[in-house]
Amino acid sequence: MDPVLLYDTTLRDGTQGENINFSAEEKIKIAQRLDDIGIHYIEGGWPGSNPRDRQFFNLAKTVRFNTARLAAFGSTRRPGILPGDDHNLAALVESETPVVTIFGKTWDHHVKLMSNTLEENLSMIEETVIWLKQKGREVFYDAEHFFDGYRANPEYAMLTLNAAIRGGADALILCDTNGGNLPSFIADAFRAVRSAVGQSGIRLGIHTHNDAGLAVANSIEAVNQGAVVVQGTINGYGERCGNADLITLIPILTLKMERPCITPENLKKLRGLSRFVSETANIVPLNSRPFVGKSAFAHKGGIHVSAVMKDPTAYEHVDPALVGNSRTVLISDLSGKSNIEYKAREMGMDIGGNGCDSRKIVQEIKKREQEGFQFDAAEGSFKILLEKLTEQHRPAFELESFRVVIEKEKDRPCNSHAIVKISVGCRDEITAAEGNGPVSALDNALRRALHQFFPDVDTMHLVDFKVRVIDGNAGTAAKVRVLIESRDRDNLWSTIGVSEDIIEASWQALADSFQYKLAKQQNLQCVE
Ligand SMILES: CC(=O)SCCNC(=O)CCNC(=O)[C@H](O)C(C)(C)COP(=O)(O)OP(=O)(O)OC[C@H]1O[C@@H](n2cnc3c(N)ncnc32)[C@H](O)[C@@H]1OP(=O)(O)O
Ligand SMILES: CC(=O)C(=O)O
Repeated sequence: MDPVLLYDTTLRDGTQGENINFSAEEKIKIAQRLDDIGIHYIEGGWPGSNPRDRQFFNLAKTVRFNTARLAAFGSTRRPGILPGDDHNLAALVESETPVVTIFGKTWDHHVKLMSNTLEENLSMIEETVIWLKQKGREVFYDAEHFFDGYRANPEYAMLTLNAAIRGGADALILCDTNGGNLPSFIADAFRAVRSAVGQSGIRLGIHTHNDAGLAVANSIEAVNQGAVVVQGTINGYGERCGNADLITLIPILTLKMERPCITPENLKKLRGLSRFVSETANIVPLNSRPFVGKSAFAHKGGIHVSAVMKDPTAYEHVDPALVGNSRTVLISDLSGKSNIEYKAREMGMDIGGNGCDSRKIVQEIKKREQEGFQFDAAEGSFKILLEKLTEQHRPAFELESFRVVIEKEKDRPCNSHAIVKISVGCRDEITAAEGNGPVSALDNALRRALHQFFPDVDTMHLVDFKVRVIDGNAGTAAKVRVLIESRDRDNLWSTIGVSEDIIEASWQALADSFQYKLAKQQNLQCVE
C-alpha cells in the first residue's frame, strides 16, 4: 500500500486552541520529539504573526532534524500588492525553512467578505505560489474552507485549486476549516478533485477540524479517496474543537489501513509523545483518548476481564504494547472473580490456599463499594484489603490512638496539631506535630513517629488529597470519601478512606498510604 505523509501542525494550528501556549524553546523540544517519531513535515508557526514564532524559526536554524522537513505557515499576499512587497511573505522566506505552506480562499462568499474580487483572489494564490517557488521552496497550498466552498460554488473552488497548480504548488491540501462536513461529502468532493486534477500529478492532502466530532473519520475518508498527506495535531489540540488527532490517526493508518507512515518501533513511542505534548501544554491528559489514554485498555466489567484473561482480543481492538500503552484491570462493584485473580497475579500475590477464595473477596469488595469505597481509584488500599482478607497482612505499625486539635482565635488563622500513638513490634511511640490543617498535622505526627523505625518514610510525600461527599442528602451525617495520592522516588499510589467523620476517613487513607509504602519496601529496615 502507498505510504501516507504525516504533516503535524501542533505548533501552529494546535496553538490556536484555547489554553494552548508554547514558548519558542518548548516548540523546539516538541519539534524534536515529532522528528524522533518520524513525522514527515512539521509546521512550526506563522512567522509573520508574532515574535515568538519568529524566535522559534531562528532557533530552528541550528537544529538538525533527521526525518522531518520544517514548514513555515502564512497567508497569500494581501490584495492589491506584489508578493515582494508583502511583509508576511518576506517573514516566510526569512524563516529559511525548506517548506512553506500558504493558505488561500476557496469559498466565493469568504472572498467577498474580505471585500475582494474573485479574480484578484485567484491572482493572489497563483502569484504567491510562483514567488515562493522562485525562492526554491517546497510549497504546500492549504485550500481554506475547501469543502464549504465546493458545496457553494464548485466551479470557483476548482479555479482556486487550478491557480495553485499553475503557480507550481507541490501539494494541494483540502481543508474542512469549519469542521462541519460529513464523511460522505468529504469523500464525494475529494473524489471529484482527484479526477479533475489527478493527471497533473500533484499530491493531494487533507486538513480537518473536529467541530462535528468527525475530524479523524473525515481524514480517513480522504485517504481512501487518494489523499497522501494528512495534516493534524498531537492530541487533536487546535482552534475551537481542535484538529484531526494524529495520535488516533497514526495507529489507524498503520495498523488498520496498512498505510505505512511511521515504523512499528516508532509507533511504540506514541503514548510517550502524547504525554509529552500534554505535559508541555500543561493540559491534563484525556483518560479516554483512543489508543494512548489511561482508560484505553482498562477493563472494569467482570465479564470483560474474564474473557480478556483467556484471549485479550475479546475486548481489545489492538495490542496496547504496539502504541506504547498497557492493559489495566479495575476493581469495583462491577468486578467478578476474574478481576480479583488478575489483580492479585499482577501484584505478585497468591490468594489461593487460605480458605478465602476470590468469590468471597468479590462479595466483600461489592459490600464496601456500596458503603462508598471506590477501589478502581485506590489500588494501594485494594492491595491492603486483599492482604487482610487472605490473612497476609503484616502491618508495619498499629495505631493505638490519635488526637487532633483545631484552634481558632478571633482574627487569627486556624491552627492544627495532632498527637499520634503507634506501636511497632513491642515498642510504643507517641509524637506530636503541627500542620496547615488537621490532615497535615496527622501526616506530620505519623511521619515523625514512623521515622524512628523506618527512616525511608522521608522519601514519600502526599501529592493529592480529594474529599467527596457521598450521600449529599444526609447533610452533616453524610459519608465522605477521602482519596490520597502519594509518591516516593519511584512510585505513585492511591489510598482511600470512607467515614461519616472526615478526620477518620482521612486517617484511614493516610494510614493505608504509609502501610502500602512500608510493605512494598523489599528491603524494609526496621530500626528497633
Ligand atoms: C484557517 C486558519 O486557521 S488560517 C490561520 C489563522 N491563524 C491566525 O489568524 C493566527 C495568526 N494571525 C495573526 O497574527 C494576525 O491575524 C495577522 C498578523 C495574520 C493579521 O493581523 P491584522 O493585520 O491585524 O489583521 P486581522 O487579524 O484583523 O485580519 C486578518 C487580515 O488578513 C486578511 N486575510 C485573511 N485571509 C487571507 C489570505 N488567505 N490572504 C491574504 N490575506 C488574508 C483578512 O482579510 C484581514 O485583512 P484586513 O485587515 O485588510 O481586513
Ligand atoms: C489552513 C487551516 O488551518 C484551515 O483551513 O483550517
